[in-house]
Amino acid sequence: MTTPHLSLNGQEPGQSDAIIRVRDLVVGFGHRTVMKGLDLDIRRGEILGFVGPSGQGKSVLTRTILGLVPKRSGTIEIFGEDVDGLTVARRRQLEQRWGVLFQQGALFSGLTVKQNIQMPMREHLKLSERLLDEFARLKIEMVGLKPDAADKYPSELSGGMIKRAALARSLALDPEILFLDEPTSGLDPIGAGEFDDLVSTLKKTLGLTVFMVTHDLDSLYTACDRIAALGDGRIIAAGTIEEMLASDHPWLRSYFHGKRARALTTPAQAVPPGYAHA
Ligand SMILES: Nc1ncnc2c1ncn2[C@@H]1O[C@H](COP(=O)(O)OP(=O)(O)OP(=O)(O)O)[C@@H](O)[C@H]1O
Repeated sequence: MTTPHLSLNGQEPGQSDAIIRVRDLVVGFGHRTVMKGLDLDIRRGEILGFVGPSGQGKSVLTRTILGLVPKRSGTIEIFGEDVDGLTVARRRQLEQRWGVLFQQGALFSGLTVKQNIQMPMREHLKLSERLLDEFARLKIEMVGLKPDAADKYPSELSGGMIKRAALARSLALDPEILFLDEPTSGLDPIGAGEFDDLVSTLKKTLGLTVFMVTHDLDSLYTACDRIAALGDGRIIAAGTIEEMLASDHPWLRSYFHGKRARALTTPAQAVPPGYAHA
């Protein structure tokens, strides 16, 4: 029997291919400290699922990495560069290397799908209208939308189509990292499963690194290579689903072995504590 080792930032000795490295991060609002010295590594080419109780700061961490929320202390390195020392121009270059899918999809309601996808391209690249149309068509195809979705407005789309359109927009600049904030929330289980499959396929075909905030156990089982769990401002554990299942941390036990989790796990997926799949 092997007892899986759960590291606090998922970084094993000798593994250093972290595309994002967060160290001793402190973030707060007024008197409330949300991140209390958090360490986390996101490794190149993985889908890292980020879980934790509501209101613990999963979105805050994402927004802090993206530079949308200021940190009080600690370091954030992206592609090996400390984001604190970046010039405005360098920061802009960095921002082109990631795509973000916020929780509500956040498409501009007054723009068609095509125009939404072209927004980041118009902002960062100088392309002819013909190329803009061609690239938007490619992204629409990439996320599994029909070509006629291009000229539709968000109000004419189903929830699943909105997620796909927003995903297409987050892929507009051919990013290396994708940040997804609860991408399957609001989708029915079949739609959510299809979206997870799409993200896994895109990760493989485009070589993406994906950071996915999620409450969706199905996504953790089927799409994520590793999982990091947040609790009380720190990472309480990071590892594979098998390692999470084997943990005896109270929150992880109730999350991964609770009623909802039991309904989900098939005998092939359920792993008794203390065992890891070979
Ligand atoms: N701009 C802000 N100003 C003040 N407090 C904030 C701000 N943004 C987030 N918070 C607080 O930080 C805490 C963490 O919020 P966050 O949205 O990151 O939680 P979460 O873990 O993503 O929750 P959920 O799973 O419900 O989406 C919450 O208490 C929230 O109210």
